[in-house]
Amino acid sequence: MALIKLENITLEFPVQASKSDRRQSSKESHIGGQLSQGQSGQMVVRALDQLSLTLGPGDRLALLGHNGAGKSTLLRVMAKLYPPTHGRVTVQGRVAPLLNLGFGLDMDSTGYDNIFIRGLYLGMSKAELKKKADAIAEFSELGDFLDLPMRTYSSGMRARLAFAISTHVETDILLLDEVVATGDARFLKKANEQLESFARDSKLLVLASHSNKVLRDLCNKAIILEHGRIKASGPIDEVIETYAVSMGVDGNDG
Ligand SMILES: Nc1ncnc2c1ncn2[C@@H]1O[C@H](COP(=O)(O)OP(=O)(O)OP(=O)(O)O)[C@@H](O)[C@H]1O
Repeated sequence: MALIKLENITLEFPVQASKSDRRQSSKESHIGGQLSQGQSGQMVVRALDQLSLTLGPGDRLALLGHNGAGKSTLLRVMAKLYPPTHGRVTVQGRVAPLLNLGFGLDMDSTGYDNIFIRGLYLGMSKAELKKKADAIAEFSELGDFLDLPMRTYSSGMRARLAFAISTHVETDILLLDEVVATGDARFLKKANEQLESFARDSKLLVLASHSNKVLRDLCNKAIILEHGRIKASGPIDEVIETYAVSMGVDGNDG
């Protein structure tokens, strides 16, 4: 079972903002959510604005949109990391969020121990992890580094391990935030293949990326977010084209 249902979701972040004459209204600005004064008088950024969406098995959704449009926030709402200010979130099925690569990893433990720490956090059983630990270790290609504490890793090495763990979990829903773009070229190719095989298993995937190629390879539908609202939705190629036209760029690039 894989289902994500968002009903009329609004999410506001309270922020400290000093008064400024330089400030453009967020409607005029091309980046960010909507900056306004909330009911209590405090400034808020409305990152998601009355957004509704239903996804089921086989849906592989690309999130497109300008910087600060709300893509990462939307993924975090789906992962139930952020409770919405208003609206209802229903998620059925096991979820593997690959949003913040450090999340759920213990920097003082070894890479190998972290396979278990993060695996358990993602809902795998100890027995399942024992069976998969070698495959995860091999996929990461970290070799002897797996016996060293993670704080000694480079960011690309951390990304490899986090990616390897999250994509080996038996999960129904995979939520990805641009992370595929970390790592060297060879790992990227391998990571994409792994994601493609995950997507082929007809699971539910939601992916935010600024790379049209990655989105085309992995997704079958897309939405464009603009200041926290859904501006367009439909089949992936169509929406990428619409987005490219609205941004004044070539949709076949990157
Ligand atoms: N923790 C936070 N506190 C305050 N505001 C936040 C926070 N996280 C996000 N925002 C605001 O919410 C809006 C949406 O941000 P979000 O990170 O979801 O955008 P995005 O579409 O993922 O952007 P990008 O493509 O630049 O990564 C932005 O205006 C941002 O400033």
